[in-house]
Amino acid sequence: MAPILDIKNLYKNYGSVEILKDINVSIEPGDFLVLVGPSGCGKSTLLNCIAGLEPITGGTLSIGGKDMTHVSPKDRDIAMVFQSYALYPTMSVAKNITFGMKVRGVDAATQAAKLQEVASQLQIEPLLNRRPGQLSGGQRQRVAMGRALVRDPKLFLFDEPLSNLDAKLRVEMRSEIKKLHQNLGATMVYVTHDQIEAMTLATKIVVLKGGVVQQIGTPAEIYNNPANLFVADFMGSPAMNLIPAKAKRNGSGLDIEITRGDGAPIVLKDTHSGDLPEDVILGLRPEDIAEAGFRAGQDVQEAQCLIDMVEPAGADTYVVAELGGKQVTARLHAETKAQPGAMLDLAFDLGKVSYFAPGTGERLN
Ligand SMILES: Nc1ncnc2c1ncn2[C@@H]1O[C@H](COP(=O)(O)OP(=O)(O)OP(=O)(O)O)[C@@H](O)[C@H]1O
Repeated sequence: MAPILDIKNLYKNYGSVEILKDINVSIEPGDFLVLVGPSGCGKSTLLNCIAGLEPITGGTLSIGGKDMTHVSPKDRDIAMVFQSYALYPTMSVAKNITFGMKVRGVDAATQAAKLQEVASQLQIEPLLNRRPGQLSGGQRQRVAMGRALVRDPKLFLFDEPLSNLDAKLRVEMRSEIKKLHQNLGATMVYVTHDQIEAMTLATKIVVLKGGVVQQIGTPAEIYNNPANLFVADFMGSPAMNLIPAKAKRNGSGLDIEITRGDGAPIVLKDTHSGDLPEDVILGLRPEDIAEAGFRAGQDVQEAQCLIDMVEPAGADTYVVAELGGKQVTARLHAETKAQPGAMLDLAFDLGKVSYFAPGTGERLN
């Protein structure tokens, strides 16, 4: 299948400043691509380049198999939903949604039918005669989406569409967007700085930092096999534990030595990893460290740790222990008897381990 969006060697400069560097991304019909990264990493700029709102400095960009590198936004067969909603304040909701169709000369009956279909999909039928000023933030967001949906474009582009909503509404609208994507089978590109939004919505994630792609993959690939320390730290909450350790060959396996908070060494046996340099950063997610006895498997290794902090969080309890000079978080069951200041046997699942090079931050396994 031809990619719907194909970006090759894209560069974007503002004056002499390189904002995007050698971006290569392609997506298939029905994909939900999320561009995620910290503030200023260039994700909105990349979306604007896809939309044609910003010219690109180098490389090519095609949509639906056609080269769009120098094509104006209105001819790219895209629809964009902005963070600011960009609704016309003096027009009713219905007019806001149908305006684009009217400009394109779509006949009145088709306009009415499309309006009806989209209003029902988004459950905004009772609001059609109101003006944007008479709507809540979430309702305005729906109208902005309605305006994009009636276009039936090759590509939907979303620029942080939920960032003006309160936390509860964000979660609700997030699942609505997911449902919409599933029902429509549409292809979407979505910008967010919120890694949870990225994980929940995406079929494919691009993690950006400083205008450079750090990793492209499915949410599971990015979560389970982060390509470097930046991705490991940025994706996931609480973040992956990143523990300085020494890896030493011991027969067919590796001894992974970590210094405990009280200075005593603990040694975890890794039976499956290949050769590693001696100095490594060991990455384990909080859910891959359990209370001893609550995690089984051939790669599970237990070690006694001094617990510094216990944080009940309803369904789980997080405990924090100092390992390798870092505050390491483990996600335990809610009934744990862990006490701050007391020792506790923790079970480390080395089947889930990531190793990174301390210097470059690149993944080693
Ligand atoms: N018109 C412009 N002229 C010069 N520099 C710009 C311009 N627009 C954006 N930039 C710079 O480009 C970089 C990327 O900006 P961009 O808005 O794409 O980041 P972002 O990842 O979307 O961040 P945020 O999440 O804060 O919106 C920033 O350093 C920004 O200052």
